[in-house]
Amino acid sequence: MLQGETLRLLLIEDDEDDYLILRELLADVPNQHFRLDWVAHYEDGLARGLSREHDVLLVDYRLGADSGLALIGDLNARGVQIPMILLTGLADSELDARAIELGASDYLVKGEFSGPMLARSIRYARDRAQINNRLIDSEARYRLLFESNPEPMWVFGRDNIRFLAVNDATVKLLGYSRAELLGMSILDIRSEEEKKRFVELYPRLRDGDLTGRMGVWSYIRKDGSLFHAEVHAHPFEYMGGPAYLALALDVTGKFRAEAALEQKQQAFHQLLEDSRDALLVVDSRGDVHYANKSAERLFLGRPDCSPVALPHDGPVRFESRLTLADGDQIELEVQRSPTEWNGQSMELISLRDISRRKRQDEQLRLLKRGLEVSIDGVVIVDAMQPDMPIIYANAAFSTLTGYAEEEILGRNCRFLQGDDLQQPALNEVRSAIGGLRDVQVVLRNYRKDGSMFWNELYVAPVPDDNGVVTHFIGVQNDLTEQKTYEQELAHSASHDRLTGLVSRQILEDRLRQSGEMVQRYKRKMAVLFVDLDSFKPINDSLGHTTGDQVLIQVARRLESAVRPGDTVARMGGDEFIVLLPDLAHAEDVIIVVDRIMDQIARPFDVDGVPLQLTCSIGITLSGDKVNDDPLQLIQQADLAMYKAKQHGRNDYQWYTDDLTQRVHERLILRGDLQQAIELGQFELYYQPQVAVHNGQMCGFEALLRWNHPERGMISPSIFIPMAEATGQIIALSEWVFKRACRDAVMLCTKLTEGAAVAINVSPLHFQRSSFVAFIQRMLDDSGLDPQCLELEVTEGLLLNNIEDAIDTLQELKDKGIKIAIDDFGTGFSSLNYLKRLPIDKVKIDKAFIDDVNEDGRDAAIVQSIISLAHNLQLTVIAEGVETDEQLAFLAKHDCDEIQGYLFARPMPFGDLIRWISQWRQRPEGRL
Ligand SMILES: Nc1nc2c(ncn2[C@@H]2O[C@H](COP(=O)(O)O[C@H]3[C@@H](O)[C@H](n4cnc5c(=O)[nH]c(N)nc54)O[C@@H]3COP(=O)(O)O)[C@@H](O)[C@H]2O)c(=O)[nH]1
Repeated sequence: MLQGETLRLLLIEDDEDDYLILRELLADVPNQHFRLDWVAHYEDGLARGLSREHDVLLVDYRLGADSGLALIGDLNARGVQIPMILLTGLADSELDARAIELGASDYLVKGEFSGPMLARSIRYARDRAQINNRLIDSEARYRLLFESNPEPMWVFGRDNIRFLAVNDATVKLLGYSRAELLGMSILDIRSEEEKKRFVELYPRLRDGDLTGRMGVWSYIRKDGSLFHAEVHAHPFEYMGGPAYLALALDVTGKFRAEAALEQKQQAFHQLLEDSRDALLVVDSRGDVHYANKSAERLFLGRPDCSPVALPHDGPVRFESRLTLADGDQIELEVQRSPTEWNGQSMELISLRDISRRKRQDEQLRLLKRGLEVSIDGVVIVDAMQPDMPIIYANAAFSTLTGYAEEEILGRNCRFLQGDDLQQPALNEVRSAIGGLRDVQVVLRNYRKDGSMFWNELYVAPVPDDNGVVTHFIGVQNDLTEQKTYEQELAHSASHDRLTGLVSRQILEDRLRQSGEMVQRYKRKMAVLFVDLDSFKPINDSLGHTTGDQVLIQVARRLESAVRPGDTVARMGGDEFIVLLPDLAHAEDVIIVVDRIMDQIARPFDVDGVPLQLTCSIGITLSGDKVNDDPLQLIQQADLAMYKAKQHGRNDYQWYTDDLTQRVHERLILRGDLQQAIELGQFELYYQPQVAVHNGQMCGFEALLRWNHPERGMISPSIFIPMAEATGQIIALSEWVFKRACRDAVMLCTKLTEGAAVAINVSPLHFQRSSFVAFIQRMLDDSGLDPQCLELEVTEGLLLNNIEDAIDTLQELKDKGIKIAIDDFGTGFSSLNYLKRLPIDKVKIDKAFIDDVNEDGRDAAIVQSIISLAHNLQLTVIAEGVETDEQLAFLAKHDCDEIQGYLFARPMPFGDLIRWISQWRQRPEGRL
């Protein structure tokens, strides 16, 4: 009781005396103040008690009919916690106990207590009530704090670690009911690992050693899920026994966040460590606070070589060059970025070694340049994208195709083939691309302007480091020129260059094929040998260009005269073959022959010059028999053609078997000729030439003779053309010159002055560049005076290459050698050239002499030749003079010299010597 405090007392007593006594007793208590109110009845006591206006209630045991004990019980039951002291008349321990049980604070026996005793009991009751009330208040508050705490709290026995109390938050968190939890141990909500952890901690727990924060623990809910809580535990006494109060703060989210953060940090650290870039954390003074493995490697042996050496300001990204400890220089890409490191602002410097990339860039630059200037078209397609679009095309590709780069990129290469997609080479390309292989093909491609070109294409896959083909590269080449050239080559191999007609080789193939068809289908096949009459004079007189034009026109006319399945070929010169492979009847061939002769007979017009031609045709038929050798058919037709020529030209003749015989003979003869050269079966005959004005021998012509061991003497008109065609003429010609020069040395000096040996010159021999040297050697070897040598050349020989021929003749003439034009008048003698030719003599062909007395035209020609030659200061000789009439005509028209059977036939050298001596004995001046 506080100093000066007045306690308010209510006495519930039905006896007023007792009231007065009590009042007196209290009044006498020193230093203490009481205000005593009094009510006599139960109800009043109850009402005043419920009003709670008093500090202590003094309740008499007997309240009339009512009991003070009942009133105490009633007030207690109604929650009145005012201390109540029971006053009774008699000491009764049972009553005492009963009063305490019903809530009385004390029990006093009237008459046995003094004022101070009463005051002490009142004060004690009041204090105890206050303490109780405070305790009750406190307990209630703590219970409320425990029960309604939003954080999970539980109480567990220190010795048995079983749950003793759990709050709602714990029930909610763990998912177990309160009753379930109160039957469980705190180990039951832990994982095995956490149980072990707890067991390790337990000795300290059991000793009551632990208090405060226990760290973060993991718990398992009833549904098996895990949560993490930061646990605080405090030992205390609960229900009379040692216990711990645990408070669990759910940190699952935080724990996860922290774990994630830690994971992140670890990952980040790993990233830094594993980075191929060198990473450094540097403070503002340049001190390195962190260097990852790459940085350590980079600066190995040079710990001082920190980024101090690198600029700290300026651009955040730049390239730099660094010299390493071993002296090597590397190219670096440096990037600076601000960072926080251990709470300090620093800089993260990343150094990337770009030396390789730089080298690759350089390489790439060179390669790119190489591609740009390549003359081959190059495209690169992306194999990873649908339809493999072109992602690169060089300038050559644009030039090749005519497409600009922007028209190419993004397209599949097939646009180059247009509609021409059925090319076998395309399948090869597709198959190679599918099989990721190289391929080289030649394709028909089309430029932007639609023109076709032959594209030699090389395609190669481009794999990446893992071997995955990411691209294909195509290199293209325009082969058009080459192809055209090849086609031209193939065409020229199989076709005549001049006329475009098929070649002899193709003709032979067709002959063979047709031969088989003829036999199988019982048809007839004809081969025509067409030879132009008098073409040589056209060629010789109007030149080769005109001759070529004529041949081209003839070719077209022949083609127009036959059917599409027939073949026209050129054999060379003015000779053509017509193959009619499918004739129903042998007579049908005549229809074609007539058509051909009509076509050739039509006037030709070559550059405004009208020309008239005819042709001779030899015909051979193949019917039942198959000719193994197609050449045989050609030879048969050839023979028949000669027969047509002999029949006066402009004619056709059928081949007959006797012609075959002649072909056969010619072939044998060719072989014999070779042997004759080797065996020396030749002989040289000489025919004298006589001057008309005095009858003296003025020269002699060397004429070759072949004395065949079986066939006797063979005419040079047979074997000379053959030898000319085979080249055997060179050996023969050389032999003739050698022999004739040797004989002439012996004879010339014995003849009149100016007499010479006339030797026929082979065109083939004359065209040799060594011809002049050869003649010189003959003169040197024989010692023959050049004045005693006369060369007889034909007009054909001269016109082959007139300028060279003139030069050669001039060289010969400069040596003193005489030149005579043989067979003069048979060719288209060009007067223009005649005046330029360094010649001495013209020899009128026998053909004009034969009928010179009968045919006025021949006579006119002979007279004209003599007159022309004389005007050009040339000597004229007539050959083939056989009659006195011919001699008389020639003499009358001033022909200078005569050669012919009239005087002498060609004869061996010995006979000539004898003939000369006889000739000299004739009467003076007589011919
Ligand atoms: N390149 C060479 N050609 C030569 C050589 N030897 C001869 N030939 C040429 O062969 C052709 C034929 O010559 P051949 O049979 O000897 O005939 C010559 C004379 O025999 C013949 N002739 C002369 N007079 C008469 C005659 O009165 N009647 C007649 N029926 N024939 C006669 O004429 C030929 C002369 O020819 P040519 O050279 O034109 O003066 C012939 O073309 C020879 O050229 C040789 O060694 N090399």
